[in-house]
Amino acid sequence: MSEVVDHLAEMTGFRDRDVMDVTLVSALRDLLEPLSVAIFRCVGEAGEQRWLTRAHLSADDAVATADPLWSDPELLPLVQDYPQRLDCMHSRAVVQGDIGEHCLSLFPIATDRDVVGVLEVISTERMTSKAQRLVSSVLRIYHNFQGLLDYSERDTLTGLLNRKTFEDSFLKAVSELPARAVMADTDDGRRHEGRSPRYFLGVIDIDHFKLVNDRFGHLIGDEVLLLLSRLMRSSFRFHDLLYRFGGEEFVVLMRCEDEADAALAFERLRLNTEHYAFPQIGRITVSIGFTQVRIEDSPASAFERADKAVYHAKDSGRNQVHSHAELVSAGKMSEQAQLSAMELF
Ligand SMILES: Nc1nc2c(ncn2[C@@H]2O[C@H](COP(=O)(O)OP(=O)(O)OP(=O)(O)O)[C@@H](O)[C@H]2O)c(=O)[nH]1
Repeated sequence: MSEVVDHLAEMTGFRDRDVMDVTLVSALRDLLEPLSVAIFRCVGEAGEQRWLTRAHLSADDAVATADPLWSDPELLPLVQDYPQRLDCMHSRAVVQGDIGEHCLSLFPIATDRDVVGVLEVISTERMTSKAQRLVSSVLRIYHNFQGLLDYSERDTLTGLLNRKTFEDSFLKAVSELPARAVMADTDDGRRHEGRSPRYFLGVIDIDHFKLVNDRFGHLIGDEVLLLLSRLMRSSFRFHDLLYRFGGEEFVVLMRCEDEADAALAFERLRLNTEHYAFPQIGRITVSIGFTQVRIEDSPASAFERADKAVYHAKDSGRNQVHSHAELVSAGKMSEQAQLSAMELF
């Protein structure tokens, strides 16, 4: 009993989802001594959904493994390749099965909104009902704690991340940037910039939102914010970080290959918004500005560049996407001096 309590104390002692998932699988490995225990999350768009491994621990592993947060979705297994996991998610119930001569037990992992993944335990013998109850109880505590994290990290209206969490993720992204571009040789002997992570920060602002509130009222205005957040979820990749900064201003922190890829993603959101029929209101558009995150950036300096590009979009007729770098190279905008974090955040 005290062993269980110790594990629960450890699991809830962190305010970091990655660490919580690792401590959950470690706790269950110690308590149940299975062959392996893992958490899989279902990610991506309907029809293209995949399994992301959040934490996996085998009997002999010293440390848990996980897919990187920025995994390329196409390299992850398709959900239909693991039908028992899908059964567990759809039925929202424990599923028992076999894998070769081993026994499989799957438990649904839910948030307040949805079932988002499964906990998988592989063992030599079928799990007893006592062990099942133990796992279900630990998962309930895990679920409640995730709910508390959501409450402090997410915007209550849209469920997107809130502004408070932006700085941490931004600094984490900057810390992954190489000090200078990595150069690699190509087959034809030329030198080119090697594959290193690049992050882009986009600011999205609804056009004439004040008019929506004035004509239709704040409740309808709020519904527009909620629907736009859904369009954002379906327009970007599962691992892009989506924020509501308050009011009708949204921010995206995305990792992708180059500026052209980032521009395509933002353009996709602009088009999806333009073509969406918002109930009662009809058409709404957004203005978007974005910039590549630099190693010397503070959250405020990168935000300011993207925001200036939004202003340019607004001044040029709205319903447009602009890259700050392109505006500078076209002579339409000057590089700004770096701001201190105090000035904007
Ligand atoms: N419904 C709703 N409205 C909000 C919320 N937060 C801010 N607003 C409204 O958003 C509007 C923002 O208006 P402005 O900043 O003038 O911009 P705009 O009308 O979108 O015009 P442009 O940005 O220039 O295209 C104001 O009317 C705010 O009251 C919210 O949480 N819910």
